[in-house]
Amino acid sequence: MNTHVDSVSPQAAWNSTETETQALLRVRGLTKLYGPNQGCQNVNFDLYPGEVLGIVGESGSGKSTLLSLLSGRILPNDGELIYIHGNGEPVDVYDCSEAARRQLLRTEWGFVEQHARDGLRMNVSAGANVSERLMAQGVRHYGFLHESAKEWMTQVEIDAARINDLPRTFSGGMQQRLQIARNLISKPRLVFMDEPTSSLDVSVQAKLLDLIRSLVRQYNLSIILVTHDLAVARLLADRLLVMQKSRVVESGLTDQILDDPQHPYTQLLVSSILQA
Ligand SMILES: Nc1ncnc2c1ncn2[C@@H]1O[C@H](COP(=O)(O)OP(=O)(O)OP(=O)(O)O)[C@@H](O)[C@H]1O
Repeated sequence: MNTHVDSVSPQAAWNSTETETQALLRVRGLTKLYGPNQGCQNVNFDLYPGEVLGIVGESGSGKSTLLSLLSGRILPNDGELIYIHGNGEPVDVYDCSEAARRQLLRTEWGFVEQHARDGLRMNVSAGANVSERLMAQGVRHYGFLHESAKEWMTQVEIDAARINDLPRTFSGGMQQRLQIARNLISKPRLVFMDEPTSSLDVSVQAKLLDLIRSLVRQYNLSIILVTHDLAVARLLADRLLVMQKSRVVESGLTDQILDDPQHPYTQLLVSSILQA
């Protein structure tokens, strides 16, 4: 049976178990409210290495607010977010400096925006876009930056000969792939994705979803993905959080939730897709 969440107290949930110590991210009692039931409240979960977690729910349910909280872009009213750094040390994301959070987003984490224009620098070349995170990490060797950018463009199936072209000369699907290359070049362990395929045609979406799936496997990436599209969730996510009116009303394995939804809201969500 799926898990109905929301009732785990931060302290109880925090008590360490063997599996919890292996989590990459620990989220306890996370709350940010803009008004009654607007935002997200009392969200609890652990994310494990190589796991893809989908956040689904109707418009306004709080998905983007939760993603912004998890990526440290906004601060909560309450709750705790612990990230286990690549060096093995736990980082209390809301207790560290803004500079430290920005550093996490540039190195250990990635963020793929819904609209490529928000995640790319449109006035610099594709190659400069892709290699920027390496430069931010102090890599200065031009030949290495150039070769790495070409390798990553190839990896996301963009012709490396277009390394000097501006992103705005690329199609929507290519821009999203470029955004993915720009994020993955620094080998992040955790990537946030906000509706990464929703701005694309269906056929282009399918190709991008395939690419994301293969990159997740190849690099053992952990992903937190916001999507309103249950088909995308089914394809990419191992587990789901279903949000309604700022709360997680159901969570569990994707197939279980989509094939046997327990909460009335999830049942409605799933049946509306089947009827569409
Ligand atoms: N910066 C803000 N200031 C005030 N209210 C906000 C802010 N951000 C979000 N909200 C409110 O919080 C609620 C949740 O918004 P959020 O964008 O997180 O939902 P969502 O599930 O991502 O919706 P969508 O699928 O339409 O993007 C909404 O009622 C929204 O108006």
